[in-house]
Amino acid sequence: MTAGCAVAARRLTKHFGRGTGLLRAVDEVDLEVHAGESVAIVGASGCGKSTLLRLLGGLDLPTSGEVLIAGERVDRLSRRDRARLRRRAIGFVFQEFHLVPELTAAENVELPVLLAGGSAIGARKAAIRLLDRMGAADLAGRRPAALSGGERQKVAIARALVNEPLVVLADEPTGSLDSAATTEVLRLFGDLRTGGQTLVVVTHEGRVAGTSDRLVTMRDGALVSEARLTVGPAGGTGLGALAGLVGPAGLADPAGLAGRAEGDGAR
Ligand SMILES: Nc1ncnc2c1ncn2[C@@H]1O[C@H](COP(=O)(O)OP(=O)(O)OP(=O)(O)O)[C@@H](O)[C@H]1O
Repeated sequence: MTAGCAVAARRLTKHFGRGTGLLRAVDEVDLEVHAGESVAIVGASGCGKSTLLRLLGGLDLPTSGEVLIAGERVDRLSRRDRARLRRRAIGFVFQEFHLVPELTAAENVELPVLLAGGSAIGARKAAIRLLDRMGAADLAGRRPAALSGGERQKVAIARALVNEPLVVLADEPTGSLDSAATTEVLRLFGDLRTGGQTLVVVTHEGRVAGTSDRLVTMRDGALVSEARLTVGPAGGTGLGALAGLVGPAGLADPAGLAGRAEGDGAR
């Protein structure tokens, strides 16, 4: 693992099923993400993006291969130590949000702070500040059942960011958001990187992919191409205008997109 690397995967593999039903959901993936870097993972539905993200976050164990977070071998940790590492270093935005239904939006966001040993007052302040930044302060007292999909997603993102984790792993974080909320989330993600935090985001949205530092494309469990995106003057890449390029089937034209960036070529 290279110095300054926040997340690394080495020959990372996850199989489901066996025999003739064997599925190589993640197949010998090598990936290094540096501290302060953002990487977008794109690809067709079912190509293994969420499975890869779950492996990187220690939520699932690989069939073989290695995962390192801040130099620590996640795949070798006990379940309890993986949970501890996740609490300390990782913020996860799930596609299905996974909010605690009995808790209000603010309480959901406070949870990681409290689990990490923070004070109730500090947790409340941090939660309200983040919800406020996302234009969602008015949701604070509502339970998930009383929130729309987009509102739940905002709460889930705030919960992932509240502890200022070393690494944020986000699975389709803007899938339920309107354009204004997406802009705010992209701004928050931009702030993360300025603060040296690392972001790995699975997305179908060209606008989200286009504001990352690096774009990797998956196909059938493997990383098949990679492009480093040039950072523009406003901190974006200028590729935001390509929103829509990444459709449900993955990148419509990875070569074209790489052509607008500094393509590293296929591996
Ligand atoms: N727990 C599981 N048991 C069996 N198969 C699984 C499991 N989780 C995922 N898979 C399969 O692994 C493959 C990759 O799934 P994954 O959810 O990682 O894809 P994805 O690229 O994230 O898809 P999408 O873009 O639709 O979210 C799929 O064929 C899926 O059906």
